[in-house]
Amino acid sequence: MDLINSLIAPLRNFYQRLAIRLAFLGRLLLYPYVLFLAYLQSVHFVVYVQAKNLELYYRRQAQRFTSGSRRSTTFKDKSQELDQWKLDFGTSRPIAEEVKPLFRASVNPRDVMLKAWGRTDYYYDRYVVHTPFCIVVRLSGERNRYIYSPRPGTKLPFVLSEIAEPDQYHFSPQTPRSFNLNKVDVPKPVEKPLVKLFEREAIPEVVAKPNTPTIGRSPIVLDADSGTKFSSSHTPLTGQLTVSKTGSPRNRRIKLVVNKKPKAPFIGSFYDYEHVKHEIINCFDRPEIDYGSLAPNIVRLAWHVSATYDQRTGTGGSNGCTIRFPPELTDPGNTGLHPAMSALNLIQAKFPWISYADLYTFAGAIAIEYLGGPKIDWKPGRIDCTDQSQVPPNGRLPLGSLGADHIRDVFINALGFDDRAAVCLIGGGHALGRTHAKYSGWDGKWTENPLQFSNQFFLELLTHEWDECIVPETGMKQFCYEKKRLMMLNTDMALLRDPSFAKWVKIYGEDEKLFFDEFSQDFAKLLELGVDRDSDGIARKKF
Ligand code: HEM
Repeated sequence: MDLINSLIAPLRNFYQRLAIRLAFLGRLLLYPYVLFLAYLQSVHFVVYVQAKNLELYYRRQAQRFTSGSRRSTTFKDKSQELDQWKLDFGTSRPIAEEVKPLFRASVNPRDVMLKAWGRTDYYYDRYVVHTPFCIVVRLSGERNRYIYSPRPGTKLPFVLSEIAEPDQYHFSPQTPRSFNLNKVDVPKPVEKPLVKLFEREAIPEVVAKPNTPTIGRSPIVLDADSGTKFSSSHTPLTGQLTVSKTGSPRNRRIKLVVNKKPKAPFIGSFYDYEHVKHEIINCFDRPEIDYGSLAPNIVRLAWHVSATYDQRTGTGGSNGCTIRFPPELTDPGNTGLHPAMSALNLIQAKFPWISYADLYTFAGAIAIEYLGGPKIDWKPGRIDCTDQSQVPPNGRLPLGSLGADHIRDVFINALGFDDRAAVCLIGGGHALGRTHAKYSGWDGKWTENPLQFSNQFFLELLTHEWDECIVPETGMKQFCYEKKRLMMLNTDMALLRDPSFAKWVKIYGEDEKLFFDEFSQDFAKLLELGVDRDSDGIARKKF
């Protein structure tokens, strides 16, 4: 045994010495790993960016789109203060380029490394800068000096005292944010009263050549795609020029202080609305929809958006556009409005500066005109509510199966119209489009040409014998004139049965011009229900 041990011992000693000598190799492998772990656990710089920058960015995007300008927006923020740490992340970079890759999933190891090393994560109200510098901070014993904490009141890395409560700037691009004109940061009044803004004559005509946008001081730019003219957000700069009187003429200083552009609520000019109008008209033609046009459905949407008004409580109406929220949308009276809503929602996504309330009512006014009706004097300025707390109770919309008393209850007691206006509005609306068994349970059209606004509804009502009939699919009762395959609701027939209503049915049947004039005023008034305007024309109802 001793012999064996004495033979093995030198060998064992040799291997032990070798192992001790080579141990540094293992450590060499270990060091980068330990460093990497230290980096991963290192503290982050958290810089709260004024979320207003992001908001401004979205607004500028909208403005850029509508004004046709292709200037890139730059992103300036508090990261300038990183300069004191001699770190250069750049302080003025195009934000879109910056943000896009950060939200993309890493697809390869290189991407992963790039993201892990010195990356910047953007959140809606802040961004977090992960830097190798953190290790240095940590190793130099200054750990926990800059601690990431989203809690308000925690000491932040840099002096960002003007942001008292980071949460107050929370901004979520997922939920469409209404442009809330009653916010304190929106000064009033706007430059011009809206009424003035819409006077076409007031805007100077500038002839611009196709594809060469007018630049410089012109208030008009040309959209290269559509050839439409829009107003640019042109505001002359104001400021102060001071020339110091001291020193030799060579060294004299000239100082130009340019006043910042005054903040003004973003509301489209006449030409911006012309652009929206253009898009609305483009969405009307739909071969898959009844009679190939969405326009009647849009007229009905504009009417339903406004018809929830109740003058006794001052609630409901077009301001706020509560129809977007499920409690109102699922009101049985609102079935079948989704084609109009989805088409208009796409337009709203293109022009985020316009409120849904304005868009839906504007589209209704345009549809009437487009279908051959009178011009409707529509005014912008409605604001959207941001949640469903303002949704009026269901059941305010009229029911087609009831009679004259019900019509008066809705049109006179709630909406504030009179007998004449009720007849005028119902007859004008029901000259267009049709009822659908799959939506309301009634079936058929009121007039022979449902894409032509006219006084035809009154003529049909007056000249035919209307028989009661049943819709086979739904068992619903309606009135039919089989020869022309026309229909009437019970409420429509009530206009003939009630003497006070019937008087106006006859007058409008005989005088189409009078009907057009009065419909134009009544429909404009309908779209204004629930809209309390200030002297500058903007609705400032508190939501
Ligand atoms: C007593 C008042 C009213 C009642 C009971 C009533 C009822 C109805 C009903 C049941 C439909 C069919 C919905 C469907 O199945 O798709 C309809 C369609 C329509 N209504 Fe009325 N309505 C009234 C007043 C008005 C007013 C004042 C207007 C506009 C000024 C209007 C415009 C329209 C239009 C344009 C359609 C056709 C929609 C389409 O083709 O998709 N209605 N209405």
